Amino acid sequence: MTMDQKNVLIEKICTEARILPVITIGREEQILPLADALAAGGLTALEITLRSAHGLTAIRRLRQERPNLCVGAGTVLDKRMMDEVEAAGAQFIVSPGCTDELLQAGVNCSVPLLAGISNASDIMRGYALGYRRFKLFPAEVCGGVAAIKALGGPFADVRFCPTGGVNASNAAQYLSLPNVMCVGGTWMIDGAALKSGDWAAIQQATAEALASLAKG
Ligand SMILES: O=C(O)C(=O)C[C@H](O)[C@H](O)COP(=O)(O)O
Repeated sequence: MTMDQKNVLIEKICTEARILPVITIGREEQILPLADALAAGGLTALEITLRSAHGLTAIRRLRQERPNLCVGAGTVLDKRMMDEVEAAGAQFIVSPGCTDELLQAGVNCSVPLLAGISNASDIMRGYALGYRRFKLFPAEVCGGVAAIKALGGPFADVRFCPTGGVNASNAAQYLSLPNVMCVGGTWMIDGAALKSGDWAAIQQATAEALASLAKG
């Protein structure tokens, strides 16, 4: 896949999803019910982080057992992790930041890398390699909506997935920007509901998150 094709594909995944939930699996038995609750709430793509030891297992199992979901990998920090998630079947890869090693590995990878950036210089290093879609992280700390508006000046053909500090009160504002393709975050996955396995609550919070965007 060329970089142009990868830019188109990650754009499609993100615009269809509108919200990219960032998921860290604490126990293997959470994998399927959590994914099912998010999907029932209306989400189409999931970012499974490698923050826990269950990340790779979750990617493998969801690819096999939930083929209708688009399964991505998150917290991919280097080429070794990229190789692992690619082998596990990840359909896209997300990183919190970028290194030259990771950006180059993303060019050679068979699936798109949504590379994390936090400033214009990061964008320029990715841009030179053909990247046009990025995750802004941590979005609220990096200047939030104002930063994305400002970056739209020099980088008119770049679009973003802001993540980090996005929640019910600011998601619609981000999504109203023309250079935002989706927002990422964890706010619809309440920690207590996750711990107690209250999947209905997570489904409802997800549906509400999407409905509030429709209104905004
Ligand atoms: O693990 C990674 O690779 C990350 O980039 C971090 C996540 O994107 C944020 O933890 C989501 O942030 P919140 O929605 O504010 O909880």
